[in-house]
Amino acid sequence: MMEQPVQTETWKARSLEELVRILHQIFAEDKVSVDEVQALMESYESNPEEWLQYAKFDQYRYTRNLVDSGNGKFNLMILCWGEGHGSSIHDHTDSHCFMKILQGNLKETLFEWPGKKGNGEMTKKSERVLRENQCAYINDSIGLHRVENISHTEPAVSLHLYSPPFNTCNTFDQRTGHKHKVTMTFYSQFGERTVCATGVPQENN
Ligand SMILES: N[C@@H](CS(=O)O)C(=O)O
Ligand SMILES: [Fe+2]
Repeated sequence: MMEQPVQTETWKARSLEELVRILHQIFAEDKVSVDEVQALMESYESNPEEWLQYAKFDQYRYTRNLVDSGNGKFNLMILCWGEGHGSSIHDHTDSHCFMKILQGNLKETLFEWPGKKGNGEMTKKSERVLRENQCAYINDSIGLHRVENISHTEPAVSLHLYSPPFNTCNTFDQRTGHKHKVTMTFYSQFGERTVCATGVPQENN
């Protein structure tokens, strides 16, 4: 993937299905432009009818629901955030991460990587609120983040694309900077609830 645009085609995805189709086309090329993927994801106007089948909530924590495995090049998933649900501070395992809001608002707080020893409070870089249809981007060179649905009354739904796909990441303790490797799981795949053998998901403790 390239951080600079190769050729900036301006796509417009008129449905979730079309978005997936164009993503497959883009990722079939050797070089993929971050800007192009971000603009494409932003161009999709969220229509709940198209993604409701993937939006499975849990009472206690945010859920990760696989929508498409991108021919091995990317994972596209829908994350469902109940009121007050949030992730721990984490990295993205050297992958590119696109995050588009489908419903509600999510607060993203960016942190600096802790020093080697990880001793002491982590440094907050910035925070912002992402709103419906916005698409954010992060990778490990930008930093670490925590994502939260701070609303007490509205659930939130987001669409995430990770390339290349990964299933472990590091979470970080905000007070000490200590890191902890966790395995990430899917609550559902292609609309079907996953039978989870490993017990409690670790991604958002
Ligand atoms: N990267 C997180 C979601 S988020 O907080 O950006 C995950 O894939 O579970
Ligand atoms: Fe993340």
